[in-house]
Amino acid sequence: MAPYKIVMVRHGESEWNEKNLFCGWYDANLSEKGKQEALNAGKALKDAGYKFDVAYTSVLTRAQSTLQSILNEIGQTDLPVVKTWRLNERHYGGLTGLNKAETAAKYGDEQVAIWRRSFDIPPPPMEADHSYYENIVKDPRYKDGPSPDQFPKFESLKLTIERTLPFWNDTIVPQIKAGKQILIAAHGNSLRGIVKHLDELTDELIMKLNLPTGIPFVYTLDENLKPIPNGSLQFLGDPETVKKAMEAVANQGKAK
Ligand SMILES: O=C(O)[C@@H](COP(=O)(O)O)OP(=O)(O)O
Repeated sequence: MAPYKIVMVRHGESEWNEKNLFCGWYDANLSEKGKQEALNAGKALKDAGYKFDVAYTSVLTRAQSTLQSILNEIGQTDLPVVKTWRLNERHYGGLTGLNKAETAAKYGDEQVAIWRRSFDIPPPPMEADHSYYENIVKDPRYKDGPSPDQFPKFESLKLTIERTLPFWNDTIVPQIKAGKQILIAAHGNSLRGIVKHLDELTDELIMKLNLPTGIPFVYTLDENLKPIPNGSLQFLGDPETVKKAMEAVANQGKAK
């Protein structure tokens, strides 16, 4: 059955990406640009002839809306969709709702780079008096998990991987091995965790990866689910556009 192909996409630009706010588990909608990016992602997949057997996404609207636009474009609105908090964006803790450039102006570009991209240094916790605490903790979409003792107050990439990887291993891997065509619509950091795992990137190398919004990417995996040569992170987009979009994401955390 191998090589296996799996397609992933970070959601289109959200209204909080547009405003350059740390978003994490806040449920931002897609911006107008993000809606267009989602349509374009669907068109790119359609043009490349992709059809899927199952899709996985987070419980957050921006990822689900992106997925729905893609499914509309490729004519698969009836595709089984599995939604899980384990594919959510990393929880940005006390930074949630703060402007990234203003935070860099206050604490320095280096500190913000550590909060955004270090492997295991988490952002400060979201305490009960944080403006978005109740909005997130009491959201009914979490009634089936995470349990109150698992509910994060913050997440580093390491912690994000620790809750995403069990879902990857227990739910997605068996489907890949069964030969199912899989699409994952998720977030910058939950997807960086999967990329780190698949490519066995070091904690240092993963810091440099910034995933663009709304550009699907493909992994081609061998029978051991290791990427074949040139089978990693193949974007369905023009390389120069992808490069610029990645640089723009990296620069979001710099003081103006
Ligand atoms: O939480 C957020 O602000 C962004 C990622 O931010 P950075 O780690 O790139 O700052 O998440 P997404 O838009 O993928 O859901």
